Amino acid sequence: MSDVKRDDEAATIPAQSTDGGHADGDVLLKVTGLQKHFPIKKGLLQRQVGAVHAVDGIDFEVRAGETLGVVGESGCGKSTMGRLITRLLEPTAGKIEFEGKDITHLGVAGMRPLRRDVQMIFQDPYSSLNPRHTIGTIVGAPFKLQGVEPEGGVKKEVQRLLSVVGLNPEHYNRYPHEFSGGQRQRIGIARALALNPKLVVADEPVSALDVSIQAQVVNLLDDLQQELGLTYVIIAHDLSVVRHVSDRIAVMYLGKIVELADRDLLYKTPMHPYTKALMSAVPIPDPRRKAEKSERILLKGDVPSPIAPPSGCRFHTRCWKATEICRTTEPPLLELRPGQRVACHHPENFEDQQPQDTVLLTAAKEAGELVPDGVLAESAETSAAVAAEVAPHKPSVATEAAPAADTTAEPAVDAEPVAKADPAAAPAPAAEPDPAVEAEAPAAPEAPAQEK
Ligand SMILES: Nc1ncnc2c1ncn2[C@@H]1O[C@H](COP(=O)(O)OP(=O)(O)OP(=O)(O)O)[C@@H](O)[C@H]1O
Repeated sequence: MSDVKRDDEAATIPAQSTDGGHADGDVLLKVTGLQKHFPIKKGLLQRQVGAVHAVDGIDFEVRAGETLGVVGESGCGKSTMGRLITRLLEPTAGKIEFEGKDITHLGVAGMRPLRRDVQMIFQDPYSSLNPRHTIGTIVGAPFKLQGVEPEGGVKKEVQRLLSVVGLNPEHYNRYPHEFSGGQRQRIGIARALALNPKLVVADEPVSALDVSIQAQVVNLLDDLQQELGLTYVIIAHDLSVVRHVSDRIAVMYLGKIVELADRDLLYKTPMHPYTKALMSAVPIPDPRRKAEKSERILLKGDVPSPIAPPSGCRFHTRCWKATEICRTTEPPLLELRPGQRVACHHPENFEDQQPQDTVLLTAAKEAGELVPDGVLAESAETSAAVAAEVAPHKPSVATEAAPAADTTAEPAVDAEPVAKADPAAAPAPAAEPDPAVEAEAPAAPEAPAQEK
């Protein structure tokens, strides 16, 4: 259905390329091992003394017709990722494929046709519109830049676009300052739609807007997607903005994707502790349901510096489940459940991936103090339940895991055995202990010696 509409649109803009039509679900964009390191230079000779690891090896796909939400705290590399996939920035490493074509290092000329197909909507509708240009000039600029003459002329097409985004076409000659924030963002959207793009990357499209206006703009994006068959990557710093419009959500932390899952799976059973923490911060608007999930997980400290990211799992310095392996070994992004990929040794709502590694790091113990008891108990319970469910199918884990902990575990630099008994931990099967369960159980005698 969306393709039919796209063809109609192409008829309006004859110079629009008509090749490369997509069925919903086809992979439109594929990103592999994408990296962007910004060099840090010092001194007269401007020698490179380090690098900001803004995006540090990410893999994902965007399918035609879907909305991929990208969330994470400020500074985790979301905007850099958005600018890389729209090729506004040159990647340090990795590969970007659009419609199966490698566009990673295309030059200006090579990118020209792609500029029509991939558009970006920016965060700040105040600074992204030139105050000296009329709305007509701003929205019509892409036609000029691409040398496209729409059927009926630029003015007519711009007026059509203004009405598509809910603005009065008669305001063609007005200037940006005559519009409110929400209206300016609509102007930015009209400009992005001018060349009938296939992929729209929206970087925090509503975060500069009044809360009452945010929903209107999000709904507009949603409606336009239905009508025009657009594919979106929507970047936001919290889950509430992307919740209703995304089909899948990627959660980023310090330049990495830590979880990538279908929206419903992510909300029902988040697997990465960071996702769980982000979700606990999303307000629940229904007062009748408020009691259900009022336990907010506070994260310990700030996001570490992307100049020297922590070793192993980057979240280990703030995670209440972190054990020695989290400090030393980076967990790969694995599809643990169909439609849900996670990079975690000790995932929530799933069988522990490293059950032999049970000694919590000191940092984890401190982080655990900020996590409500109810959340810890729930975490122990669900992980134990999943472990019990899968245990009969995986007997080898039980027999191999236990000795491994005894013989191979080096005394952790900052590891300490944990105590504090909790009834929720009791039913956990010994074969596959969850670190959270262990955290609440008396310390195992084989636990490595604690280093002070
Ligand atoms: N041009 C640049 N030069 C050097 N460092 C940069 C540059 N652009 C971004 N960074 C750094 O890269 C890291 C990621 O920045 P980015 O803007 O992509 O994060 P973000 O998740 O979008 O955050 P925000 O929501 O605050 O925009 C940050 O530490 C930032 O300071």
